[in-house]
Amino acid sequence: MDSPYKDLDRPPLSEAALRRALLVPGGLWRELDVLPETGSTNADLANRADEAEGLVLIAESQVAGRGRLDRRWTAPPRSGLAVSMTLAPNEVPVARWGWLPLLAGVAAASAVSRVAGVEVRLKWPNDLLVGERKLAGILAERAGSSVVLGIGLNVSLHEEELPVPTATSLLLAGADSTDRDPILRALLREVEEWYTRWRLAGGDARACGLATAYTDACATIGRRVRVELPAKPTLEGPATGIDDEGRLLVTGPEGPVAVGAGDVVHVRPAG
Ligand SMILES: Nc1ncnc2c1ncn2[C@@H]1O[C@H](COP(=O)(O)OP(=O)(O)OP(=O)(O)O)[C@@H](O)[C@H]1O
Ligand SMILES: O=C(O)CCCC[C@@H]1SC[C@@H]2NC(=O)N[C@@H]21
Repeated sequence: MDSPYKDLDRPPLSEAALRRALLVPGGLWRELDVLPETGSTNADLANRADEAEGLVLIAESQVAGRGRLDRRWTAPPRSGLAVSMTLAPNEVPVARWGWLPLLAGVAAASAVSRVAGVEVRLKWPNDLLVGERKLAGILAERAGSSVVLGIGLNVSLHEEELPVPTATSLLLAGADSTDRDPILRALLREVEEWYTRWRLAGGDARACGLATAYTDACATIGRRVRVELPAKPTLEGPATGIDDEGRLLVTGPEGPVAVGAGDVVHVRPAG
């Protein structure tokens, strides 16, 4: 093996076992593939957005993984989870689809806490944090009549492998286990559960309990934040909650402002 990390023999995901566990009759997920390498699982599924929902694509390695606003997402092969899925909640008003990345955050936080024993906080709109460091990121992209929901989670990265010093991994956070199969199973089950509840409620996050679950896990709400917006003055003030469309409510000098995930360049704690 040519890997510079010879002591880090990372086992592959078990595609067959994941399929057996997750592709169940009547369930949301209907196809699941694990690729040894691809550019970006979100980009791959965007090309299949007109198929029925419930596709899951996982990559052991991404060479052009992307984050919000075309930022890069990088991680050594098999060191984490890079998973995308297609969802098409057609009877939910599109304005409410802004809750989908937040739903994924709640699902991922719950899976990580249950399976790996690591407590995480959510940073609106798309990060899972351990302390102030980023454990995972979520990217929701519209494609045709679907949303491609992508999650990147750092599992067994060592300090010297972190792509940025502000990142962390389950290993570094002292996880009970860094076995990726059970984490992925729990994650996809939690997404399915929350998605089904939210959808049955017509996308009303308050009615289905999603808004409460999100608020409970969110480190942004209740803090003073500085929100950088493209081509607009930076907004600073207390973040007071999330609106019906999944936007962050920030009380600025001129009153409350709702900011959408697609609009913000950075959200930082303000002094
Ligand atoms: N595996 C990884 N783990 C953690 N962070 C990563 C990883 N790969 C890339 N990144 C970083 O994540 C960032 C993308 O996430 P995002 O768009 O949320 O930006 P951010 O810098 O976290 O936002 P903010 O400035 O609001 O905190 C990129 O800037 C990139 O440097
Ligand atoms: O933090 C972010 O800005 C979001 C990062 C999202 C990364 C995941 S990895 C699986 C999926 N495929 C991608 O190219 N991006 C997402």
